Amino acid sequence: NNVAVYYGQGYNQPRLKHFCEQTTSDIINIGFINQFPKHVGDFPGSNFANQCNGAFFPGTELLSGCHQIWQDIPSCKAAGKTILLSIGGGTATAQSIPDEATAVWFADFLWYSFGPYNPAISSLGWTEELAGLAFPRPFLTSSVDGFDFDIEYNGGVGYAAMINRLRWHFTKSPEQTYYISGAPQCPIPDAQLSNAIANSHFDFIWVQWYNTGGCSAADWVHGTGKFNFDDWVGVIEKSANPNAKLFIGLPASKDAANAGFYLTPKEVKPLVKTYMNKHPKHFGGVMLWEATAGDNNLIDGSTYTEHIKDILYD
Ligand SMILES: CNC(=O)NC(=N)Nc1ccccc1
Repeated sequence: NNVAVYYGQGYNQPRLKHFCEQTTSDIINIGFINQFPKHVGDFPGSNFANQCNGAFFPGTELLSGCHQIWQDIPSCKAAGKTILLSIGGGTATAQSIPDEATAVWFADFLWYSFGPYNPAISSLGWTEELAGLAFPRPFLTSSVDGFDFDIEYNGGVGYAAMINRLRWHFTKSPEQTYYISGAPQCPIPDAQLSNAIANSHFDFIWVQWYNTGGCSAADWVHGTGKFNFDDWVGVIEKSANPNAKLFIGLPASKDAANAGFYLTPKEVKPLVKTYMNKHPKHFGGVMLWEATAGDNNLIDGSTYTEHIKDILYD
């Protein structure tokens, strides 16, 4: 069982390698690509809070000075971590995929800019003269192991096409396994990602079992509503990848989510044990929002993230 954490939006967050030096997290979602291309040829935009130097590729909102992330990804991979780039996030309120051509363009952009570095296609020193001729490399020679879809607004059309295009790129790169993941809200069907989950292959689905009352992990603990892990297993079994792993998404500290959704490790343990044992085939582990909040949430001398890891391994 794995611990997946989001990284990139933490308050005063340390650099990525701080988390890669810890054994606690196995999958790290770097967020976010929070501006989407408006048409073919248009660049997406990114935000990684304090991690980059504020420079953008000329004429774009895509950060070009994320040297710590570039430097840290190789050591994260050497430590056995899976590094995914997360698309969307809570601030992407105005983002959408206008049509299939843009979905394919967006997938190609992400693959050539953040996937395996190919100097024939992408330029480390990208400038505007290269627009339309080469892709930029925001993390320079470093690459990610796949893409996470944290689509919280304007979902539906386009995401299945984007993910299927990424999957096509994955098949052309057998040198390693690449992954697709998603972070739907707990109500079924998820307003933004249900179409993509039904029509394109996800490896991991970490449901945000927080911030939405009625189906949350806190509902299970408090005996309210209906925590719907069982129903999400049903969604996955009917999806394009019936073998996708299902993670329980949780806030990593009190102020990492809306009021009332944070659970202490003592409250989490019976929930995780129940569903780990009830669905051994589908249970993938726990996702935490987010890495720095968990790191700063010290309980009996251990971080929240360590407590969650211990619960999975006890
Ligand atoms: C996977 N994405 C998230 O978990 N986003 C998220 N937690 N956004 C947020 C919403 C309300 C308060 C704090 C964070």
